[in-house]
Amino acid sequence: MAQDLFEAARAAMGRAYAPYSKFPVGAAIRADDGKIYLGANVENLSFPQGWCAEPTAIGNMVMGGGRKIVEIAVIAEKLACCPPCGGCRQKIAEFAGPDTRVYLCDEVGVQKTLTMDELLPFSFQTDVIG
Ligand SMILES: O=c1ccn([C@H]2C[C@H](O)[C@@H](CO)O2)c(=O)[nH]1
Ligand SMILES: [Zn+2]
Repeated sequence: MAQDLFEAARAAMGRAYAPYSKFPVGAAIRADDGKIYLGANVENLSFPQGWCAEPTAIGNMVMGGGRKIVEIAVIAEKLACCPPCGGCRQKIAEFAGPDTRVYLCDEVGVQKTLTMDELLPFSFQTDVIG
């Protein structure tokens, strides 16, 4: 059910630390352990040191014991639909499969649903590392 994930992402957005961009973003991951993990963007006075909502949620997932993203919802206060940035797409892909669902939300609900393969086609993959 995407509705609970949307509501979790909206709540996470409320905890964003975005005093510089004033662009709060929230993310919520449903992981393979059935739990929901939250994230928000965390900015810094030294601007490049801030980070996006998605890696906050990924870090919380990993530390909470989740290892796979089943679905993820992203919401930004000031955008009807906030597609994850390029770096975040790669970070999500690390823990996703091609069919992982990505929900782009506004304050009312899910506005667009994509698969990971649609969000990051022709992604970096190799079997010579690891
Ligand atoms: O995928 C994205 C793109 C941007 N932001 C944040 C970073 C910054 O704090 C603010 C403006 O770029 O939005 C995210 O959280 N996720
Ligand atoms: Zn990002």
